[in-house]
Amino acid sequence: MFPAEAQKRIFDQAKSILNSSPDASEILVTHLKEIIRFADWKYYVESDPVFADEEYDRLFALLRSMEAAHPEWLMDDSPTQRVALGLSERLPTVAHLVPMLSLDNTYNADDLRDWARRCETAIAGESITYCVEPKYDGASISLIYEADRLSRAATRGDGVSGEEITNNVKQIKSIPLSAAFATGGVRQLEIRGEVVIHKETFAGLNRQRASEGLAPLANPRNAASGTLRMLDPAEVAKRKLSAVLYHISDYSLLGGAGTPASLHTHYDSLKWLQELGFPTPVKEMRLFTDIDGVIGFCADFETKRDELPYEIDGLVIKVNDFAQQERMGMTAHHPRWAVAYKFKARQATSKLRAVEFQVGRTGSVTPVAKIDPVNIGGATVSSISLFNEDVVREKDIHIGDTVLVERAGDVIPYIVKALPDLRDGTEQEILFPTHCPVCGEMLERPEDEAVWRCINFACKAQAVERILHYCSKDAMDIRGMGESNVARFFELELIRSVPDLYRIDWTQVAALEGFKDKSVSNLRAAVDASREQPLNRLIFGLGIRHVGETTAKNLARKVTDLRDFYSWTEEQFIRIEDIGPKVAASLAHFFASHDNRESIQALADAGVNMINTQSAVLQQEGAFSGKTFLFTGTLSQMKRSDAEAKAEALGAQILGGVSSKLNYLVVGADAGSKLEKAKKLGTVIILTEEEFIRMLETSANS
Ligand SMILES: NC(=O)c1ccc[n+]([C@@H]2O[C@H](COP(=O)([O-])OP(=O)(O)OC[C@H]3O[C@@H](n4cnc5c(N)ncnc54)[C@H](O)[C@@H]3O)[C@@H](O)[C@H]2O)c1
Ligand SMILES: [Zn+2]
Repeated sequence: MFPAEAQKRIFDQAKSILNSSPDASEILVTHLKEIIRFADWKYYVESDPVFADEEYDRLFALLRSMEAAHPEWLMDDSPTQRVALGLSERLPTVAHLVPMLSLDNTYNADDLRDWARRCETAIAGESITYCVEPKYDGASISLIYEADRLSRAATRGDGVSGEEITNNVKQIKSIPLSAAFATGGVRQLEIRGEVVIHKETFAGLNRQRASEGLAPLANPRNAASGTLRMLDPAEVAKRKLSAVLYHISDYSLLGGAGTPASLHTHYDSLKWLQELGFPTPVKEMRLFTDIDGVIGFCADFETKRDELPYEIDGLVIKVNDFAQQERMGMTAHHPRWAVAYKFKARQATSKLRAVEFQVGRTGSVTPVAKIDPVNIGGATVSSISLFNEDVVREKDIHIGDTVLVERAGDVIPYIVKALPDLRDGTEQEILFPTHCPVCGEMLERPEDEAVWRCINFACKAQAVERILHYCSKDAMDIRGMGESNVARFFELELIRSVPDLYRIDWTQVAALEGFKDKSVSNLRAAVDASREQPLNRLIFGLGIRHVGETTAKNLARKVTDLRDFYSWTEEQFIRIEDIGPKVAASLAHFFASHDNRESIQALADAGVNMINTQSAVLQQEGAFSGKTFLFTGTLSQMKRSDAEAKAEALGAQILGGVSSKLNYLVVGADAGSKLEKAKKLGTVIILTEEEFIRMLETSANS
């Protein structure tokens, strides 16, 4: 219907209108009508929107305001004069009993007050009760029940006629195929509602599509409307649709029956439907007699939006009384007795300008999309992670593409899809670097992984990220060691590695611009305090691949001293709860590395706690059972023989010399060759006297 060149031209025109404030003119009206027809076609017929809703709404509002100011430009073929362009040729068309309209939109408290004022004027003298319910973000349907049976289901279509989808709707388990309307005196009725796909189902659907190499669906709404219009009901059944019914639009009574009490107000009519077995919004609905109550409820509900299992894009406020609704009537586009309060937009389109590659703590190289800044839901988005090469390939994203960006609640923004129809041929493939963009090392991609990695441990990008991770709140919690300070200290070579944190030359820091005495002493105190952090935080802070906070806690419980892990095998690690082969391999690899052992020893030398102070191990009767000790040098707080006795009392065996059998070497002042030999061996845990005393104390306390 719209050839590729036309699509691109119309889209660019729309963007330029959105980015300027054009003067009213008849030619602009013509352009807007074409843009909206095109958008409607992509949205309703193709289920593949090219604009963000907020953009569409702005274009639509602009057209409406121009037609209002210049009635001579208003033609009856204008999209403002009907609901939508929603009919495909594949399905039979049926006429609705009552037109199925859209809703007028409001975006803030003022809009809502204006609408309430119009309601009050329309039914002057009477008080109004407002009913508020969720605005389900799905596809609208009309259901007709005759003699208690579902006889016909249709899409909204163009509002006057819809597509007949009875067999598809019968696949939706929550819609009753029959209901006892006759007991209420009703012979025939038409119910309106929304078909939705729950968020989890939707996510599953897109995972499935990705595995089949298909493009992801943009959102649950388009997925729902596309599914309803599939030609094979068996396929529909697989998509697990849900429904909510929110309006009785028409009914006729059995001979002799009077209008039942439940059909005087919107709220009561839905309660009746609920009792008859229909899914309705009754549980979420609230009644208000003043618009301020409505406004407060709307603001509150928006914050809870993400707690629902399905998507809503706002709330709908309806005049509760059916007689009042009747008196207010409707326009060609929407009823006057209802209005939508739309939540802040979560999607926007933008242009992908470039892709940068960022190197993380573990050397993983992440593509990051740089887009023209767009405002989504109150925040400006200009940088978006593309995760990895596979995601880029799956979504077929190119530099220069127009992309649909989503930012929902606390979720980090992501690119839903590219819009390939809008390409003009200048787009370029995203090329993945073969070498680390920071240190130049050749990148590697392990077979079973989706990411490329720089395996150069000395890579600057990784070093900075490792230090940041070590200092982070959930690790060693060194306040003040954030991104800017760490990057700055790194540049100045004040810190090049994690152990350097404990060797910072503070006089040099104090001389730096922007550092006051107070900030230096705070920072220094934070670094000093981190020495006492419990072992699980240290383990997490080391940034071992695949080791998160929980795994770190499980690990910390298993040893007396961090360095006990030097002798552990993969098999031993696997025996710990929640640790699988992948994590075990990573752990064994980490602790076997000479570089890592050196770093750990440097931390221990700097006085960082290596001891498990909450140990189940230490709580056993002989906390040192099975462990071998050797003391060397001069101890300052106890005699060597006392120290040996204390260790033995806890089950330790004292060895005569340094060998591979030795677990702990406790080092006093002026230690000599034993210390050298132990260091060379690399398997011996070297303890200071203080550390040894701490070990004794924790085992005595338990
Ligand atoms: N992105 C695009 O290119 C594009 C194109 C066309 C339309 N749109 C979007 O669609 C909107 C217009 O579509 P629309 O006509 O479906 O209007 P709408 O989505 O703004 O609101 C009307 C619809 O809300 C639904 N609804 C959900 N819960 C309801 C409830 N409790 N009570 C009553 N109705 C309820 C009904 O299906 C009703 O038809 C636009 O405002 C725009 O956001 C976007
Ligand atoms: Zn690198």
